[in-house]
Amino acid sequence: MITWTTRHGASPAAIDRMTTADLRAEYLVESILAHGEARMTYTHLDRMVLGGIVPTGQAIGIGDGAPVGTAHLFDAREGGIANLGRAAGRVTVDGQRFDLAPRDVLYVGRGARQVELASQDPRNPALFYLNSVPAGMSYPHRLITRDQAKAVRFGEAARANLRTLRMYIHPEVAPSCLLLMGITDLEPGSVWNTMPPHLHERRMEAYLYFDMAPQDRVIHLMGRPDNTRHLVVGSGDAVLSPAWSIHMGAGTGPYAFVWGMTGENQVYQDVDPVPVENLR
Ligand SMILES: O=C(O)C(=O)C[C@H](O)C(=O)CO
Repeated sequence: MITWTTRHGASPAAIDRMTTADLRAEYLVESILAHGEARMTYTHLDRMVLGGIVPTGQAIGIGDGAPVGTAHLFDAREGGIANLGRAAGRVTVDGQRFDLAPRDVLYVGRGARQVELASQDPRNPALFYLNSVPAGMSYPHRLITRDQAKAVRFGEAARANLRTLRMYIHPEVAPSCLLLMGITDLEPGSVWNTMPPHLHERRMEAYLYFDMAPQDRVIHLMGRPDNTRHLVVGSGDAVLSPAWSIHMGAGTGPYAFVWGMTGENQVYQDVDPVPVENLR
C-alpha cells in the first residue's frame, strides 16, 4: 500500500500562534516506517519528498510520479534511499539491481523510471527511507556503502554531544545535483545532536530519528534562535526543518538520525553558528 500526505510549512512568525498539535501536524511526519507500506510525504519545503518503504511481501514500486505532477517520480528529481533496518534489501532501478546492507545508501539519479524496493527476508524486512528533491541534472545511480561514507567526529563526551556524522551523498563521496544525505550516530552517554546549533538559510533539512527504544523520545528544538519551540519525537518520526529554523535535539536514550538537505549549495560548512547563550 502506498499513501501520500502533504506538508505546507509555515513562516517563522506563524509558529507563535501554533499549538503543539499544529506544530506537529506541519513539521512532523510520524511513524514513517510501517511494515508492508510505502508512506510518502510531499513537502512544500524545497519540494522535498520523504518516504518510508518497508517491503514485507512483493517488491514495492515508487516510480509513479502522479503525486508530484510528472509521469515518473524521478523525472525531474534525484533521491537517496537508506536501508535503516537490520537486514539486507534490494532496490532495482530500471532493471539495475543494488543490494543494500544495513546502513547503505543508494543514490538514484534524475530520470529513473521504475524503482522497486524489496526485502531479502520479508520476516526481517529492510527499512528503506527516501529523501528526494528536484534536480536540474542527472548523475548516475550509485550504491554508497557505510564504509564508503565520509565519517567525521564532532563534540565532546564531557558535553554529552560526542557523535559521528557519516556523509553519504556529498560532493566528496558521491556527487549529486543538490541533495545531501548522511547519518549521525551518538556515542553512548552522549545525548545532544547538532550542538552547538546552527542555521543554514541556504538549505532546508529533514531529520529521521531511528534506532530508539520504544519508550525513549528525543526533544527536538526548532524555530528562530530567539523564539524556539520543541517537538517530542520517537523512533521512526521525521522532522521537517525549514531553512529559517534551528534544528537540534537531546534524547532520553540512544538514537541515530538521517539528515537530508537541499538548497542553494552543498557546502557543508556553509552554516551560521548560533551561540547557545543566544537561544530563547
Ligand atoms: O549532529 C550533528 O551535528 C548533525 O548531524 C548536523 C546535521 O547534519 C546538520 O545540521 C547539517 O547541517
